[in-house]
Amino acid sequence: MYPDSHSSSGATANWLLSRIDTPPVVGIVCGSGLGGLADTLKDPVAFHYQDIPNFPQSTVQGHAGRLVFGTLKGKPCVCMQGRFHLYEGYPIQKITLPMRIFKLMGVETVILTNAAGGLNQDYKVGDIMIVKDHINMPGFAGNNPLVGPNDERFGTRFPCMLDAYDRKLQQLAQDLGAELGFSDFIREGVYCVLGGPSFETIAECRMLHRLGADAVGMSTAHEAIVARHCGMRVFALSLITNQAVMDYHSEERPSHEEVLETGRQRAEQLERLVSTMVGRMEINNNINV
Ligand SMILES: O=P(O)(O)O[C@@H]1C[C@H](O)[C@@H](CO)O1
Ligand code: HPA
Repeated sequence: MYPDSHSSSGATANWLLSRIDTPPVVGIVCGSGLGGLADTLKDPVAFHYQDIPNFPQSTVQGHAGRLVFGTLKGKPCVCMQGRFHLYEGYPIQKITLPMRIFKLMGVETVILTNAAGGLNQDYKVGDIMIVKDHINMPGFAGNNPLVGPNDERFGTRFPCMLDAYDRKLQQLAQDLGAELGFSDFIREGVYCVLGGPSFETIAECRMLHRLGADAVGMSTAHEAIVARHCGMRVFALSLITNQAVMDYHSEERPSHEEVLETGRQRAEQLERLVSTMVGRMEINNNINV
């Protein structure tokens, strides 16, 4: 029932490593409409997901389905231009397999980006939220990517998630956001993942808000759990692409088109923030601050 993740991710990591010159130390995942980040890599070497052994395929508009290697501010990086979601029908272990492939290729730090609906009433469309914590709703029902036999080669059976999102990297993002003049639209908050693909009802948005979530989406937390399980450092950003609707009189309707359009409008700043951060990270898990 559970495929041997170590052998499939190991085979894929080796396949990729034999085709690139420098192993990556930073792994980046591009959220919906944020794939332009991958185009900022220098000296890119790209693989289509369909050509990579054991890799799932991207099925969502705004997720190109390419794995791009290259350098960002001189650091060797790998960038997923397109991620996988529960609602695409993949088992949760398959969705997160790329995290283990990252680990086996030598990645130390993972940067996850996503598009999300804003639950916090102070948030505006276009805000960039530094993820300080998550609420893993599918996990409450037993849909956690670590369900199944634990492979000790990756990590412990019961990993701690109290420091899922690296606090030093959160501070670095705040500092660099201020340096870049982005303070007006940089926020910090809690991301809640749901299974999707339907957007939330008004009652659901109200409930999530009361539970302490600032933004709601359909990804990221699963990847963060698997990345932390195998000891990688995690940093995540949510682009608030739409307001979660909490009022029965509201005429607003979320749509994937709106999500992609907000991505287009804010992509340049988000890319600058990520590339500046990568430039300021040490590859041995220290930060130049
Ligand atoms: O991959 P992310 O989490 O950025 O994608 C979000 C959630 C859905 O896949 C989609 C909804 O518009 O965007
Ligand atoms: O409002 C949303 N809900 C869930 N996922 C999302 N991804 C972008 N916007 C949203």
